[in-house]
Amino acid sequence: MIVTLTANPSLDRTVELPGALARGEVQRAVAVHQESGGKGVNVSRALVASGLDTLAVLPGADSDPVLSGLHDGGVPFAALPIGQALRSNVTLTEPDGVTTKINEPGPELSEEQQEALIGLLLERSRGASWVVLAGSLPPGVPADFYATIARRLRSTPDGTVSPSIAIDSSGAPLAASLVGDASGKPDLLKPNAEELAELAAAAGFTSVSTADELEADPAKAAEAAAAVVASGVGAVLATLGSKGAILVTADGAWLATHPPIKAVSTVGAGDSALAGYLLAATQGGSAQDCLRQAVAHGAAAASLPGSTVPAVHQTTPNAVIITALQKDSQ
Ligand SMILES: Nc1ncnc2c1ncn2[C@@H]1O[C@H](COP(=O)(O)OP(=O)(O)O)[C@@H](O)[C@H]1O
Ligand SMILES: O=P(O)(O)OC[C@H]1O[C@](O)(COP(=O)(O)O)[C@@H](O)[C@@H]1O
Repeated sequence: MIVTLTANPSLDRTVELPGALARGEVQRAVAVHQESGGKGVNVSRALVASGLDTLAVLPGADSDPVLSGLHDGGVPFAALPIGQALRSNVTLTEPDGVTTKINEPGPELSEEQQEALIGLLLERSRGASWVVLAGSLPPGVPADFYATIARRLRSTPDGTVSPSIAIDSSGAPLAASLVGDASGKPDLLKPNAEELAELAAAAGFTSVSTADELEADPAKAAEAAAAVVASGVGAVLATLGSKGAILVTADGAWLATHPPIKAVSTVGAGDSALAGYLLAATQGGSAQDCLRQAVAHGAAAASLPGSTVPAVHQTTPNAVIITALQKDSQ
Protein backbone atom coordinates (compact mmCIF):
# COMPACT_ATOMS: atom_id res chain seq x y z
CA MET A 1 0.00 0.00 0.00
CA ILE A 2 1.07 3.57 -0.71
CA VAL A 3 0.06 6.11 1.95
CA THR A 4 0.03 9.82 1.13
CA LEU A 5 0.02 12.74 3.56
CA THR A 6 -1.41 16.06 2.40
CA ALA A 7 -1.01 18.50 5.27
CA ASN A 8 -2.65 21.31 3.27
CA PRO A 9 -5.32 19.84 0.98
CA SER A 10 -7.45 22.00 -1.28
CA LEU A 11 -10.58 22.12 -3.34
CA ASP A 12 -9.09 22.73 -6.79
CA ARG A 13 -11.21 24.90 -9.05
CA THR A 14 -9.95 25.12 -12.64
CA VAL A 15 -11.54 27.89 -14.69
CA GLU A 16 -11.16 27.59 -18.49
CA LEU A 17 -10.84 31.01 -20.13
CA PRO A 18 -11.96 31.63 -23.76
CA GLY A 19 -8.72 33.47 -24.59
CA ALA A 20 -5.64 34.92 -22.96
CA LEU A 21 -6.05 36.13 -19.37
CA ALA A 22 -6.98 39.84 -19.46
CA ARG A 23 -5.99 41.52 -16.18
CA GLY A 24 -8.52 44.07 -14.97
CA GLU A 25 -11.23 42.89 -17.42
CA VAL A 26 -14.43 40.84 -16.99
CA GLN A 27 -14.03 37.47 -18.71
CA ARG A 28 -16.63 34.70 -19.03
CA ALA A 29 -15.45 31.19 -18.25
CA VAL A 30 -15.92 28.50 -20.89
CA ALA A 31 -16.01 25.69 -18.32
CA VAL A 32 -15.18 25.05 -14.67
CA HIS A 33 -13.80 21.85 -13.17
CA GLN A 34 -13.72 21.09 -9.47
CA GLU A 35 -11.69 18.31 -7.84
CA SER A 36 -10.40 17.36 -4.42
CA GLY A 37 -6.73 18.25 -4.57
CA GLY A 38 -3.44 18.85 -2.89
CA LYS A 39 -0.32 16.97 -3.90
CA GLY A 40 -0.74 13.79 -1.83
CA VAL A 41 -4.46 13.66 -2.58
CA ASN A 42 -3.70 13.79 -6.31
CA VAL A 43 -1.12 11.01 -6.01
CA SER A 44 -3.72 8.84 -4.23
CA ARG A 45 -6.37 9.73 -6.82
CA ALA A 46 -4.01 8.71 -9.63
CA LEU A 47 -3.12 5.44 -7.88
CA VAL A 48 -6.80 4.59 -7.36
CA ALA A 49 -7.44 5.29 -11.06
CA SER A 50 -4.94 2.52 -11.86
CA GLY A 51 -6.31 0.09 -9.26
CA LEU A 52 -3.50 0.45 -6.70
CA ASP A 53 -3.95 0.19 -2.95
CA THR A 54 -3.55 3.64 -1.39
CA LEU A 55 -4.73 5.73 1.55
CA ALA A 56 -4.82 9.54 1.64
CA VAL A 57 -4.17 10.98 5.11
CA LEU A 58 -5.24 14.60 5.54
CA PRO A 59 -6.86 17.11 7.89
CA GLY A 60 -10.51 18.04 7.38
CA ALA A 61 -14.08 17.47 8.52
CA ASP A 62 -16.22 14.74 6.92
CA SER A 63 -18.57 17.46 5.62
CA ASP A 64 -15.73 19.36 3.88
CA PRO A 65 -16.12 19.31 0.06
CA VAL A 66 -12.55 17.97 -0.30
CA LEU A 67 -13.45 14.88 1.73
CA SER A 68 -16.87 14.50 0.09
CA GLY A 69 -15.09 14.52 -3.28
CA LEU A 70 -12.72 11.76 -2.15
CA HIS A 71 -15.65 9.75 -0.84
CA ASP A 72 -17.58 10.15 -4.10
CA GLY A 73 -14.47 9.31 -6.13
CA GLY A 74 -13.81 6.08 -4.22
CA VAL A 75 -10.48 7.30 -2.83
CA PRO A 76 -9.78 5.75 0.59
CA PHE A 77 -8.85 8.38 3.17
CA ALA A 78 -8.23 8.91 6.88
CA ALA A 79 -8.98 12.45 8.04
CA LEU A 80 -8.26 14.41 11.19
CA PRO A 81 -11.07 16.89 11.96
CA ILE A 82 -9.58 20.34 12.62
CA GLY A 83 -12.70 22.49 13.09
CA GLN A 84 -11.86 24.70 10.10
CA ALA A 85 -12.67 24.63 6.39
CA LEU A 86 -9.88 23.51 4.04
CA ARG A 87 -8.64 25.94 1.37
CA SER A 88 -9.67 26.42 -2.29
CA ASN A 89 -7.01 26.87 -4.97
CA VAL A 90 -7.91 28.43 -8.30
CA THR A 91 -6.25 27.73 -11.65
CA LEU A 92 -6.95 29.78 -14.78
CA THR A 93 -6.24 27.93 -18.02
CA GLU A 94 -5.87 29.67 -21.38
CA PRO A 95 -6.46 27.93 -24.75
CA ASP A 96 -2.71 27.88 -25.53
CA GLY A 97 -2.08 25.76 -22.40
CA VAL A 98 -0.77 28.57 -20.17
CA THR A 99 -1.98 28.06 -16.59
CA THR A 100 -2.04 30.58 -13.74
CA LYS A 101 -2.41 29.15 -10.23
CA ILE A 102 -3.49 31.00 -7.10
CA ASN A 103 -2.95 28.90 -3.98
CA GLU A 104 -4.41 29.95 -0.62
CA PRO A 105 -2.34 29.56 2.57
CA GLY A 106 -4.84 27.13 4.15
CA PRO A 107 -6.11 26.81 7.72
CA GLU A 108 -3.60 27.02 10.59
CA LEU A 109 -2.81 23.75 12.39
CA SER A 110 -2.12 23.96 16.14
CA GLU A 111 0.74 21.96 17.68
CA GLU A 112 -1.79 19.47 19.05
CA GLN A 113 -3.34 19.03 15.61
CA GLN A 114 0.08 18.56 14.01
CA GLU A 115 0.93 15.85 16.54
CA ALA A 116 -2.46 14.19 16.01
CA LEU A 117 -1.94 14.23 12.22
CA ILE A 118 1.49 12.62 12.62
CA GLY A 119 -0.04 10.02 14.98
CA LEU A 120 -2.75 9.21 12.43
CA LEU A 121 -0.18 8.88 9.64
CA LEU A 122 2.14 6.63 11.70
CA GLU A 123 -0.77 4.42 12.71
CA ARG A 124 -2.13 4.07 9.17
CA SER A 125 1.32 3.61 7.53
CA ARG A 126 2.10 0.29 9.20
CA GLY A 127 3.08 -2.16 6.48
CA ALA A 128 3.04 0.49 3.71
CA SER A 129 5.64 0.16 0.95
CA TRP A 130 5.83 3.94 0.39
CA VAL A 131 4.75 7.04 2.29
CA VAL A 132 4.44 10.22 0.22
CA LEU A 133 4.74 13.54 2.12
CA ALA A 134 3.49 16.16 -0.27
CA GLY A 135 2.59 19.78 -0.79
CA SER A 136 3.00 23.01 1.09
CA LEU A 137 2.70 23.15 4.87
CA PRO A 138 -0.21 25.11 6.35
CA PRO A 139 0.41 28.12 8.61
CA GLY A 140 1.76 27.19 12.04
CA VAL A 141 3.59 24.07 10.85
CA PRO A 142 7.41 24.16 11.12
CA ALA A 143 9.47 23.72 7.95
CA ASP A 144 11.06 20.51 9.26
CA PHE A 145 7.65 18.77 9.65
CA TYR A 146 8.37 16.25 6.86
CA ALA A 147 11.89 15.52 8.16
CA THR A 148 10.41 14.90 11.63
CA ILE A 149 7.85 12.50 10.15
CA ALA A 150 10.52 10.71 8.12
CA ARG A 151 12.55 10.12 11.31
CA ARG A 152 9.53 8.83 13.18
CA LEU A 153 8.47 6.54 10.32
CA ARG A 154 11.95 5.04 10.36
CA SER A 155 12.20 4.51 14.12
CA THR A 156 10.39 1.17 14.15
CA PRO A 157 11.07 -0.22 17.66
CA ASP A 158 9.74 -3.68 16.84
CA GLY A 159 12.24 -4.07 14.00
CA THR A 160 9.61 -4.02 11.23
CA VAL A 161 10.69 -2.68 7.85
CA SER A 162 9.93 1.02 7.51
CA PRO A 163 8.38 2.34 4.29
CA SER A 164 10.29 4.17 1.58
CA ILE A 165 9.64 7.91 1.82
CA ALA A 166 8.97 10.34 -1.04
CA ILE A 167 8.75 14.11 -0.60
CA ASP A 168 7.21 16.56 -3.07
CA SER A 169 7.17 20.09 -1.69
CA SER A 170 8.58 23.54 -2.30
CA GLY A 171 10.28 26.41 -0.46
CA ALA A 172 11.39 25.95 3.15
CA PRO A 173 9.91 22.43 3.71
CA LEU A 174 11.73 21.24 0.58
CA ALA A 175 15.06 22.78 1.65
CA ALA A 176 14.58 21.26 5.13
CA SER A 177 14.54 17.78 3.58
CA LEU A 178 18.31 18.14 3.00
CA VAL A 179 19.18 19.15 6.58
CA GLY A 180 20.24 16.83 9.40
CA ASP A 181 21.08 13.13 9.56
CA ALA A 182 20.16 10.42 7.05
CA SER A 183 17.07 9.27 8.95
CA GLY A 184 15.22 12.51 8.10
CA LYS A 185 16.09 12.43 4.40
CA PRO A 186 13.78 11.00 1.74
CA ASP A 187 14.37 8.01 -0.53
CA LEU A 188 12.89 10.07 -3.35
CA LEU A 189 12.46 13.79 -3.98
CA LYS A 190 10.14 15.03 -6.79
CA PRO A 191 11.00 18.66 -7.56
CA ASN A 192 9.95 20.50 -10.71
CA ALA A 193 12.56 22.71 -12.42
CA GLU A 194 11.93 25.66 -10.12
CA GLU A 195 12.16 23.50 -7.01
CA LEU A 196 15.29 21.76 -8.34
CA ALA A 197 16.93 25.17 -8.68
CA GLU A 198 16.04 25.92 -5.02
CA LEU A 199 17.19 22.49 -3.87
CA ALA A 200 20.49 22.62 -5.73
CA ALA A 201 21.25 25.97 -4.08
CA ALA A 202 20.38 24.48 -0.67
CA ALA A 203 22.67 21.50 -1.44
CA GLY A 204 25.56 23.91 -2.12
CA PHE A 205 25.63 23.44 -5.90
CA THR A 206 27.52 26.59 -6.82
CA SER A 207 26.72 26.82 -10.53
CA VAL A 208 23.05 27.25 -9.71
CA SER A 209 20.81 27.83 -12.70
CA THR A 210 17.35 29.25 -13.16
CA ALA A 211 14.36 26.96 -13.68
CA ASP A 212 14.27 27.92 -17.37
CA GLU A 213 17.94 26.98 -17.81
CA LEU A 214 17.41 23.63 -16.07
CA GLU A 215 14.37 22.83 -18.26
CA ALA A 216 16.36 23.71 -21.37
CA ASP A 217 19.48 21.77 -20.37
CA PRO A 218 18.75 18.30 -18.90
CA ALA A 219 22.49 17.63 -18.45
CA LYS A 220 22.72 20.69 -16.23
CA ALA A 221 19.57 19.57 -14.40
CA ALA A 222 21.22 16.17 -13.84
CA GLU A 223 24.30 17.89 -12.35
CA ALA A 224 22.07 19.87 -10.01
CA ALA A 225 20.12 16.74 -9.04
CA ALA A 226 23.38 14.82 -8.50
CA ALA A 227 24.42 17.46 -5.95
CA VAL A 228 21.15 16.80 -4.13
CA VAL A 229 21.71 13.02 -4.22
CA ALA A 230 25.25 13.59 -2.89
CA SER A 231 23.72 15.34 0.13
CA GLY A 232 22.06 12.08 1.21
CA VAL A 233 18.80 11.81 -0.73
CA GLY A 234 18.16 8.39 -2.32
CA ALA A 235 16.98 9.59 -5.74
CA VAL A 236 15.77 12.74 -7.45
CA LEU A 237 12.95 12.61 -10.00
CA ALA A 238 13.01 16.15 -11.41
CA THR A 239 10.14 16.93 -13.76
CA LEU A 240 10.93 19.46 -16.47
CA GLY A 241 7.48 20.38 -17.82
CA SER A 242 7.13 19.74 -21.57
CA LYS A 243 10.81 18.63 -21.65
CA GLY A 244 9.96 15.45 -19.68
CA ALA A 245 11.88 14.45 -16.57
CA ILE A 246 15.25 13.26 -15.30
CA LEU A 247 15.97 10.63 -12.69
CA VAL A 248 19.26 10.74 -10.79
CA THR A 249 20.30 8.01 -8.33
CA ALA A 250 23.65 6.89 -6.92
CA ASP A 251 23.87 4.50 -9.90
CA GLY A 252 23.08 6.74 -12.85
CA ALA A 253 21.15 9.55 -14.46
CA TRP A 254 18.56 9.36 -17.21
CA LEU A 255 16.38 11.71 -19.22
CA ALA A 256 12.90 10.70 -20.37
CA THR A 257 11.03 12.58 -23.08
CA HIS A 258 7.54 12.13 -24.49
CA PRO A 259 6.42 13.18 -27.98
CA PRO A 260 4.65 16.58 -27.88
CA ILE A 261 1.07 16.57 -26.64
CA LYS A 262 -1.59 19.28 -26.67
CA ALA A 263 -1.34 20.59 -23.10
CA VAL A 264 -4.85 21.29 -21.76
CA SER A 265 -4.15 21.70 -18.05
CA THR A 266 -0.89 20.97 -16.27
CA VAL A 267 -2.47 21.09 -12.79
CA GLY A 268 -1.68 17.80 -11.12
CA ALA A 269 0.77 16.73 -13.85
CA GLY A 270 3.66 16.59 -11.37
CA ASP A 271 1.57 14.61 -8.89
CA SER A 272 0.54 12.20 -11.66
CA ALA A 273 4.21 11.82 -12.64
CA LEU A 274 5.04 10.83 -9.06
CA ALA A 275 2.12 8.37 -9.05
CA GLY A 276 3.41 6.84 -12.29
CA TYR A 277 6.88 6.42 -10.76
CA LEU A 278 5.44 4.74 -7.66
CA LEU A 279 3.21 2.51 -9.76
CA ALA A 280 6.23 1.14 -11.62
CA ALA A 281 8.32 0.97 -8.41
CA THR A 282 5.73 -1.12 -6.56
CA GLN A 283 5.59 -3.48 -9.54
CA GLY A 284 9.34 -4.07 -9.20
CA GLY A 285 10.34 -1.84 -12.13
CA SER A 286 13.91 -0.69 -12.72
CA ALA A 287 14.93 2.97 -12.30
CA GLN A 288 14.35 3.47 -16.01
CA ASP A 289 10.93 1.78 -15.89
CA CYS A 290 9.91 4.12 -13.05
CA LEU A 291 11.11 7.19 -14.95
CA ARG A 292 9.35 6.05 -18.12
CA GLN A 293 6.01 5.60 -16.34
CA ALA A 294 6.45 8.92 -14.52
CA VAL A 295 6.73 10.82 -17.81
CA ALA A 296 3.94 8.79 -19.43
CA HIS A 297 1.67 9.70 -16.52
CA GLY A 298 2.75 13.37 -16.52
CA ALA A 299 2.11 13.78 -20.26
CA ALA A 300 -1.30 12.09 -20.00
CA ALA A 301 -2.28 14.32 -17.06
CA ALA A 302 -1.25 17.49 -18.91
CA SER A 303 -3.47 16.50 -21.85
CA LEU A 304 -6.54 16.11 -19.59
CA PRO A 305 -8.68 19.04 -18.34
CA GLY A 306 -8.58 20.50 -14.81
CA SER A 307 -6.69 18.35 -12.32
CA THR A 308 -7.98 15.11 -13.88
CA VAL A 309 -5.53 12.28 -13.24
CA PRO A 310 -4.95 9.53 -15.82
CA ALA A 311 -5.32 5.79 -15.36
CA VAL A 312 -2.37 3.70 -16.52
CA HIS A 313 -4.29 2.54 -19.63
CA GLN A 314 -4.55 6.21 -20.73
CA THR A 315 -0.76 6.58 -20.70
CA THR A 316 1.72 5.77 -23.48
CA PRO A 317 4.94 4.55 -21.82
CA ASN A 318 6.11 2.95 -25.10
CA ALA A 319 6.26 6.44 -26.64
CA VAL A 320 8.73 7.63 -23.98
CA ILE A 321 12.39 7.81 -25.01
CA ILE A 322 15.04 7.26 -22.31
CA THR A 323 18.59 8.62 -22.69
CA ALA A 324 21.46 8.06 -20.25
CA LEU A 325 23.08 11.27 -18.92
CA GLN A 326 26.33 12.13 -17.18
CA LYS A 327 25.56 12.91 -13.55
CA ASP A 328 28.87 14.28 -12.32
CA SER A 329 28.31 16.91 -9.66
CA GLN A 330 30.88 19.61 -9.05
N1 LIG B 1 3.30 21.17 -21.55
C1 LIG B 1 3.56 19.88 -21.31
N2 LIG B 1 3.68 19.01 -22.34
C2 LIG B 1 3.94 17.70 -22.11
N3 LIG B 1 4.08 17.15 -20.88
C3 LIG B 1 3.97 17.97 -19.83
C4 LIG B 1 3.70 19.38 -19.98
N4 LIG B 1 3.66 19.91 -18.75
C5 LIG B 1 3.87 18.90 -17.88
N5 LIG B 1 4.08 17.74 -18.53
C6 LIG B 1 4.34 16.42 -17.94
O1 LIG B 1 4.06 16.45 -16.56
C7 LIG B 1 5.24 16.26 -15.78
C8 LIG B 1 5.23 17.20 -14.59
O2 LIG B 1 5.16 18.55 -15.03
P1 LIG B 1 5.96 19.72 -14.29
O3 LIG B 1 5.36 20.99 -14.80
O4 LIG B 1 7.40 19.52 -14.45
O5 LIG B 1 5.62 19.44 -12.74
P2 LIG B 1 4.75 20.23 -11.65
O6 LIG B 1 3.30 19.99 -12.06
O7 LIG B 1 5.10 19.52 -10.38
O8 LIG B 1 5.16 21.67 -11.68
C9 LIG B 1 6.41 16.47 -16.75
O9 LIG B 1 7.52 15.69 -16.38
C10 LIG B 1 5.80 16.00 -18.06
O10 LIG B 1 5.83 14.58 -18.13
O1 LIG C 1 0.47 22.67 -1.52
P1 LIG C 1 0.74 23.61 -2.65
O2 LIG C 1 2.18 23.77 -2.96
O3 LIG C 1 0.03 24.93 -2.43
O4 LIG C 1 0.13 22.94 -3.94
C1 LIG C 1 -1.20 22.53 -3.96
C2 LIG C 1 -1.71 22.48 -5.36
O5 LIG C 1 -0.88 21.65 -6.13
C3 LIG C 1 -1.64 20.62 -6.76
O6 LIG C 1 -1.47 19.47 -5.98
C4 LIG C 1 -1.18 20.42 -8.17
O7 LIG C 1 0.20 20.13 -8.15
P2 LIG C 1 1.09 19.92 -9.45
O8 LIG C 1 0.51 20.79 -10.52
O9 LIG C 1 2.46 20.31 -9.01
O10 LIG C 1 1.01 18.48 -9.79
C5 LIG C 1 -3.08 21.07 -6.68
O11 LIG C 1 -3.97 19.99 -6.55
C6 LIG C 1 -3.10 21.93 -5.45
O12 LIG C 1 -4.05 22.96 -5.59
